[in-house]
Amino acid sequence: MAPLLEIKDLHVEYKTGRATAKALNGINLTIERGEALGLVGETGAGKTTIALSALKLLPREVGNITGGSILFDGKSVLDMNHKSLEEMRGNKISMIFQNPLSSLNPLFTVGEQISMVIRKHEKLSKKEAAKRAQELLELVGIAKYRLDDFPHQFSGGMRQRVGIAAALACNPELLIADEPTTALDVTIQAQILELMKELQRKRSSSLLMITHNLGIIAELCQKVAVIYAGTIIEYGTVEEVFTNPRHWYTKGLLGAIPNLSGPRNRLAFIPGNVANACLLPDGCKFHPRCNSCTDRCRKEVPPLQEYGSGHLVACFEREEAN
Ligand SMILES: Nc1ncnc2c1ncn2[C@@H]1O[C@H](COP(=O)(O)OP(=O)(O)OP(=O)(O)O)[C@@H](O)[C@H]1O
Repeated sequence: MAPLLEIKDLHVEYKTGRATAKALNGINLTIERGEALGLVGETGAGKTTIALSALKLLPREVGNITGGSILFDGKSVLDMNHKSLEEMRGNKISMIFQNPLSSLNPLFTVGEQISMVIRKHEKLSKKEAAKRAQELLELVGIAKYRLDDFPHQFSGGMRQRVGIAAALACNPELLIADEPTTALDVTIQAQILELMKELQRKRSSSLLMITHNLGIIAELCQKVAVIYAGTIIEYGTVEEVFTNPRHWYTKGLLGAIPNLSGPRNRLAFIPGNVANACLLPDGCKFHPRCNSCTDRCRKEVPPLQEYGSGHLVACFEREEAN
């Protein structure tokens, strides 16, 4: 059976004024049915651009797919007409955003909003949809009497729960969560993550979890893809990549997590600045920040290659070590 989402050699550019940001530079990514994939990388690495491309929702005129393909359930997203795209968005793929206020309409009660999503994709009466909305709110831990409240009457964590209920309204096959807990307090973050974990267990839908936070990926995902300057530089099972990172960037990300047990050593950090998508270097995009960079790294782009048990790494040093 074809993977649920298959992205091949995807290139995306944003054109603003005279500058062109090369946001994605040959992304290859696969999500299998029922699989949770974490996508991690620094700010500006291209995580949101991957999600928007999969939904064909890049900002018009500014964002352009300049190469590659995206297959959802074996069908080319880039060739879909308006009707098929509408059917895919919401019915098959749902997205949870960082700030739920931006996706909730302040003029409608949360019950009305969730019912509207349900009725857009399923032929149900208003009463039946309201009942389903009530069930969904209960599923995410919100009492049914709050169905008639407006978004501003909820706290940040509760709004994110409403956002999750709306995203689940049509039983999506793929849920994309873009930094869903970044705007929340840590205690609320933990509750939302626990909720997402439970939902994944119960519903067995696929998940693309976009985050800066490696802890979230360790909690929720089976696979992880590390992205740097619009390229996947390491990919594999969470267990393998986290215990045996092979790319210097992944090692840097993992080394930057404070360890509360043992002696308090200085945190490792990745030298230099995040790559500028308008001024990307030749060769390996990470080479200006890499302590092991060679002449070859400055000239050639290392391909993503497998080093056993589905662990992929894009680094010449790995290639030479094997
Ligand atoms: N609408 C836009 N116009 C111009 N450039 C953009 C636009 N959206 C994104 N970019 C650029 O594309 C690159 C990738 O951005 P993207 O938002 O996908 O990164 P990200 O990894 O999701 O970052 P963050 O973690 O900060 O959300 C960045 O260099 C960003 O500045």
